[in-house]
Amino acid sequence: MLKVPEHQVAGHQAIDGNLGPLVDDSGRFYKPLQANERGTKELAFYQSLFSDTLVPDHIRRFFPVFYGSQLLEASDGSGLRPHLVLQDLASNHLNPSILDVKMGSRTWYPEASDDYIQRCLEKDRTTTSVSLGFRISGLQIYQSKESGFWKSARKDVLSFTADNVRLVLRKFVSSNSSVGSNAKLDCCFARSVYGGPAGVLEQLLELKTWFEDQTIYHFNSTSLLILFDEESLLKGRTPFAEVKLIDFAHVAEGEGVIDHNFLGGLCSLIKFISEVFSRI
Ligand SMILES: O=P(O)(O)O[C@@H]1[C@@H](OP(=O)(O)O)[C@H](OP(=O)(O)O)[C@H](O)[C@H](OP(=O)(O)O)[C@H]1OP(=O)(O)O
Ligand SMILES: Nc1ncnc2c1ncn2[C@@H]1O[C@H](COP(=O)(O)OP(=O)(O)O)[C@@H](O)[C@H]1O
Repeated sequence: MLKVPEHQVAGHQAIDGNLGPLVDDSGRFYKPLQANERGTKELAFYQSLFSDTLVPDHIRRFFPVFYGSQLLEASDGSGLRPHLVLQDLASNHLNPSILDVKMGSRTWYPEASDDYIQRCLEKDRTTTSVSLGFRISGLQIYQSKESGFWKSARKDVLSFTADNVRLVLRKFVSSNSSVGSNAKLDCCFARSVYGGPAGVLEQLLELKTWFEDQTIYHFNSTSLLILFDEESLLKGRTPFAEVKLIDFAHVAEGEGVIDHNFLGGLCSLIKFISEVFSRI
């Protein structure tokens, strides 16, 4: 049975009669093809990614597995609509903490309409996109059985400053974030979740090496989804921490030029995460 995802942290949501993604119990995530060519562009991207032999296998694992497309009843009641069938990235994790980080200091691209560019420019300027090269688009942080998840309203997330971002990156890996605003965050999961051979930093550095060279795609407005769950971490289950790329409605051809917009944001994010260690 299809249902609204429990762990969606940003984007269009399938609630209140709106069009949004659905999940099933077998670990699949169904994202409706969006209007205005966005949906067809995203479908074309997944088809190219999984057929392009120039994309190394160790890089393909940074993307949700793509199972094709399928006609399904849309969540807004508008009838049958094609959906991308993707791996549900949250399904491997119990109570996952998740960050959606929209990459790049620029989320618009030259072929977009003037109106779209203006809206993006405004959001890029008023969030940390321009100053940091990325912005947090959505998040949930698991606190405890009693307190559940810490989530921030969309408007609050969009008003995060650089200091808020620093705090969120510390909170994300702390076990005492629900204790009270004055308690010093313990960052007790930082070494295993951010550091370590299978940690987030190692994965980001591997992606960075590819981005320093790849000129196939420009990932405009794409997000990095960073997930981990405490139980997998404590029980030594893998993967306990994952870094994935999502949202490809505005990907453009690289035409032989590196994606310096994404790459700059990635370097900046790596620096911000590395700095968590210097404050432990
Ligand atoms: O219109 P909004 O304000 O909901 O903007 C959407 C963005 O929300 P945000 O304001 O950044 O939290 C939204 O961002 P998130 O996915 O929520 O990070 C998308 O960028 C969406 O564009 P598209 O569907 O990917 O083409 C954006 O939709 P469009 O403005 O491109 O229609
Ligand atoms: N494959 C996936 N598995 C699990 N969750 C996903 C997946 N793709 C997206 N999500 C969730 O949905 C949110 C929005 O996804 P996104 O592709 O950016 O949609 P939109 O195009 O509506 O912005 C993400 O922040 C994440 O929480």
